[in-house]
Amino acid sequence: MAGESTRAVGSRVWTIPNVLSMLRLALVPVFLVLIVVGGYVSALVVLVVASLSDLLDGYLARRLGQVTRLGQLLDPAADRLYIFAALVGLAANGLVPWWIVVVIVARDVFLLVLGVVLASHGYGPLPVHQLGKVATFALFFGVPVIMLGLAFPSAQPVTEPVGWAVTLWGAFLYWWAGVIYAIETARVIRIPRVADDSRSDTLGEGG
Ligand SMILES: O=P(O)(O)OC[C@H](O)CO
Repeated sequence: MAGESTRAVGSRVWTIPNVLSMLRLALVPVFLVLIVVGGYVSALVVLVVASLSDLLDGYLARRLGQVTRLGQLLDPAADRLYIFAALVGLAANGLVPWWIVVVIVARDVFLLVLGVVLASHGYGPLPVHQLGKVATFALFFGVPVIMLGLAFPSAQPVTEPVGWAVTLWGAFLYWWAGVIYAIETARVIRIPRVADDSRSDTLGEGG
């Protein structure tokens, strides 16, 4: 729903799309528990339902003119939480290494810090970069493909290499987008180039 930032955005809370987003968020703990207990087929069903509700609430928000600020926050938050939950659940079962969970969560903590820096200078969040969208999409595709192999072991020869390749590529792009956000944050708040300025001052005085 990032592209909606240019549309008229409302401040209502209890709209149909927002209720759908809240229900999607409420399903995150169910999704996590299902993974932890090894119910990968059921977890994938929850994920498919959540993804369909994501498409539906985006459509309804546009169709009913119910694009809201809350919706713009809830949607990406839900996407992130499903990715975190899948990775945490799989790591808890020893099926993915914990470092990949740390890499993904650390990137979002990094973005949170950038958000605080921007807010402290009076700026709102940066617009979503295309690379961030591609990275989230890759993670949202790669991690469920790994789960697909766990749900249907006969598919593993295909799902394991494909799922891992896409997940690792997604994690790389996720951080690459993070670096772009950091550069953009520095540009926005116009960090003074202290080293260069003081150097030219010193040279000036010396000459
Ligand atoms: O969608 P992401 O993960 O690239 O994050 C976007 C940032 O929150 C933009 O402010």
